[in-house]
Amino acid sequence: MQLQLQGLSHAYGETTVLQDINLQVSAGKILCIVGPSGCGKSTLLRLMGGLEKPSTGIVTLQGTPPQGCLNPLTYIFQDFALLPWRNVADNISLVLEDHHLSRAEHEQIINDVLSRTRMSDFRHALPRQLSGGMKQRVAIARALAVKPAVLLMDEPLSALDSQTRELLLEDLLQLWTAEPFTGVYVTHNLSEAVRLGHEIVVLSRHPGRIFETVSMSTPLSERDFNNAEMEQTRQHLWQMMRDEAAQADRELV
Ligand SMILES: Nc1ncnc2c1ncn2[C@@H]1O[C@H](COP(=O)(O)OP(=O)(O)OP(=O)(O)O)[C@@H](O)[C@H]1O
Repeated sequence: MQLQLQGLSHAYGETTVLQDINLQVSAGKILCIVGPSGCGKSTLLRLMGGLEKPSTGIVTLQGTPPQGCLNPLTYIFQDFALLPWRNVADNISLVLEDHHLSRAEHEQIINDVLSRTRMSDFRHALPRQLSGGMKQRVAIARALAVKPAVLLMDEPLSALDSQTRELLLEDLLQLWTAEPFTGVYVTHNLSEAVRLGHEIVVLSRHPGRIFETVSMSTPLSERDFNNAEMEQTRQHLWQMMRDEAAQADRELV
């Protein structure tokens, strides 16, 4: 399915946070959103997911949901959002409970997503027994369990150390390559954006507007450290963002 945003603006009280956002998230592609702190990236993702209603403009989801889709729009958050008293399998189970699945269907989905995220050996572990990277794998497994039409990811790796982040990035690339999904990925990290994005939207700030949308042609499976397009795009993105990032850095919270 694809997500279309037309003439989207959003204000909190008197403050306009996003203005005149028009964009399309194409089916089976990942769109990354980058921009300086406070430019409205998370707000834009919440508007896409229907967690907030835009002040003006519309968000539409077009096309046919994937077979077995239980929830068209699903989030992965930075803080994992796992229930500490439920084990890994039961945390995933949570999103299946209202869907009247048979016991066998339920088990099949849990086994499938645990295997795809390499968490099968930890199905009975509690979140406190898991590393940050493993917790985020559970959150990814839980998101995949509902076969979403669009996966909305809000800085999902930013709470992790750099090695774990790299491993999880590889996992996301592998998951997409095995079964392409439509995704929106918000990040501060330009290296992550050029690894994962088919398109990268750069937002400016006060209010957040689309500064530029950059398309990348290298297939995700070929995005390795020596890729020239990745490095050129990362530098181009940084040139666009550096003045606004510097200004954001000088402002009082
Ligand atoms: N519920 C809210 N009520 C009022 N203001 C808000 C609310 N949520 C966000 N804002 C403000 O809207 C602006 C955009 O916030 P948002 O979190 O979307 O930006 P961001 O680009 O995701 O920031 P960061 O990169 O720091 O995570 C900020 O100035 C923020 O303080």
